[in-house]
Amino acid sequence: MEHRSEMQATELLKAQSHIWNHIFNFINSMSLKCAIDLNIPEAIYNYGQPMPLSKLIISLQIHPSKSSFVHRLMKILIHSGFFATKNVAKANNNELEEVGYVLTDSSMLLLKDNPLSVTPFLLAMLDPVFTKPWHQLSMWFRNDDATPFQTEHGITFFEFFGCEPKINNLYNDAMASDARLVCNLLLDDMYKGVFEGFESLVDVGGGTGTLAKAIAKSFPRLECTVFDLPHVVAGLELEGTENLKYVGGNMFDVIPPSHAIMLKWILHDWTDEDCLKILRNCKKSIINNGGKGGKVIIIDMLMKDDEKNKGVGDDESLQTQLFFDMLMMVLLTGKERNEKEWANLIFAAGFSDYKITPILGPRSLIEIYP
Ligand SMILES: C[S@@+](CC[C@H](N)C(=O)[O-])C[C@H]1O[C@@H](n2cnc3c(N)ncnc32)[C@H](O)[C@@H]1O
Ligand SMILES: O=c1cc(-c2ccc(O)cc2)oc2c(O)c(O)ccc12
Repeated sequence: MEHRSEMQATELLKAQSHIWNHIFNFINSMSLKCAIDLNIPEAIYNYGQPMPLSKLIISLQIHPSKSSFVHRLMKILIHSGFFATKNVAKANNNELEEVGYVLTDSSMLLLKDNPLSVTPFLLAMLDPVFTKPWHQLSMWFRNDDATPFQTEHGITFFEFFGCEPKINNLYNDAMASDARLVCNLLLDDMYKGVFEGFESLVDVGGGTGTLAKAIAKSFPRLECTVFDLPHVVAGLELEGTENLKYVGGNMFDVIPPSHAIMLKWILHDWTDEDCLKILRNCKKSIINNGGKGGKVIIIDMLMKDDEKNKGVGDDESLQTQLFFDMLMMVLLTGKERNEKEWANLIFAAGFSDYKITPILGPRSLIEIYP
């Protein structure tokens, strides 16, 4: 092992800075949470033009003794890409300019009224219910609990939601916002073909039905079913329409028969053994589409291959995938899979072929055929 004598001063300082950066990574999340709690994105959005610091302080109702600290918070949030500054002409004197804050694409996606808002996820993930299991990670490596979440809370992730309606609603709202974003891209003319030629579709683990509702609206002749745990769909029956219904049940028992089956953000929650049970149940439930054969439509991450990952530590999308892989390990029993792992699962479950279309950022559309 190399010690100080062999390490160049520059390498030593670089290593120290690298460690500091990782120790303090949580400051990025917590500063962002503070901005959300204070409603900074809304204040800047509602101002309608670059917002000077003085106006931001008034709008946020900051205590006078804390006014001078707001720009420190804004400095780190500008550095992490959530806000930017722009010069603005002063109202009374066009000659002079002052600086005002503006939103970026990322903070637009944090506005609470944006139907695609990621804020519910941020609030859920930084709630102690979700952060405490991370403190159990090393303990979990040495015990026989299924997940650090269980080490902390004593029950599984989905059982927890059944007992905690408030967290259940926060989580379902967060999932619905992601489903809205995915609908936006998937129901574009370019990809609509994915749903064409079928009489029925069941969205397994479809949550409160955001995706199925949008598909049912775009394809009025397609019979759509949202299938999820009974406590998730309880009371939603009334939201059904002529071609949309809600069914409560357990995908490990039986899945309602259908020509097409949707699995969005389901399989990454589960072990290979559980995924095989789900996929085999899908295969049993697929109605032979008048000889044309049905299909399962999976929306999930496709991990970049380990070999290709070498030396690309600064690739943000790879880091996002690695974060999700850890999230699945800490909260659930699942993982993110590369193409080889997907292919192994698909063929082991008895499907004959698959097609991957990488259209959703770090996630892909994976169509699999019986
Ligand atoms: C990660 S969420 C995905 C929700 C939705 N598909 C989406 O992407 O917005 C997983 C969903 O699976 C549901 N789920 C978990 N266990 C299930 C089971 N045994 N049977 C049916 N649904 C289940 C959860 O209630 C939750 O709605
Ligand atoms: O518990 C989660 C959280 C997420 C999540 C968090 C933050 C985001 O910006 C997006 C998503 O996603 C999950 C998920 O996909 C899943 O299958 C189970 C749990 C969670």
